[in-house]
Amino acid sequence: MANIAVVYHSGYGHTAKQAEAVQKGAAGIAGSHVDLIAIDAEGNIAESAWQVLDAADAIIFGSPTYMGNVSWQFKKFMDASSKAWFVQKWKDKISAGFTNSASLNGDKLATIHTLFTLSMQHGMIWVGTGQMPSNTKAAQRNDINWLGSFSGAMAQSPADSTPEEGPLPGDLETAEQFGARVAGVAARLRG
Ligand SMILES: Cc1cc2nc3c(=O)[nH]c(=O)nc-3n(C[C@H](O)[C@H](O)[C@H](O)COP(=O)(O)O)c2cc1C
Repeated sequence: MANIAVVYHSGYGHTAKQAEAVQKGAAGIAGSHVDLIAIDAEGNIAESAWQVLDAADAIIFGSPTYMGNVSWQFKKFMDASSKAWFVQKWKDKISAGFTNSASLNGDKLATIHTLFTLSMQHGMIWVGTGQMPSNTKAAQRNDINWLGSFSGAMAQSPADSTPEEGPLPGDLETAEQFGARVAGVAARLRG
């Protein structure tokens, strides 16, 4: 059985929907156990949640994109993870990342790069989306990977959308398939 942890911050509930979709996809892989860990408004997680992360085979990081990068709450979590870094507790775990923001681009890639760098600092093994982009003339907005990201899952929540309206349905489906991919890789590596 592969233990997957999805740890994320969401200021207003949109990225939480994406995180739930990632969890759903990962949980759909036979033998997966998935924990969803929300970083709170003060940038903290419970001590028991740190133990869940330490025990996980794969950690999937998620943050909204704020001012072209992770939220300050997620950065606080990153800095707090230095405790695990000192003893390389997360070394050789699978890692992956996702982000959600209002604009189509909105500098989401900078957020994914931050999540990737965090994962590299921990000596983890990064898994991208493995999803082909939907970018032909026939492409539809709710196609899988319409935002065209290979590095990590991306979603768009229009600026005036409630969490029920955004992220858009195709981006949630993209997140779900991404979660399944990461869990599948974790299961294969665990053997
Ligand atoms: C402080 C702040 C900064 C933001 N910066 C960006 C940005 O750089 N790019 C973007 O596309 N959207 C930006 N947004 C919009 C959010 O990414 C968007 O509303 C997102 O859905 C919020 O996710 P959440 O509900 O999980 O917090 C910003 C929102 C806030 C509050």
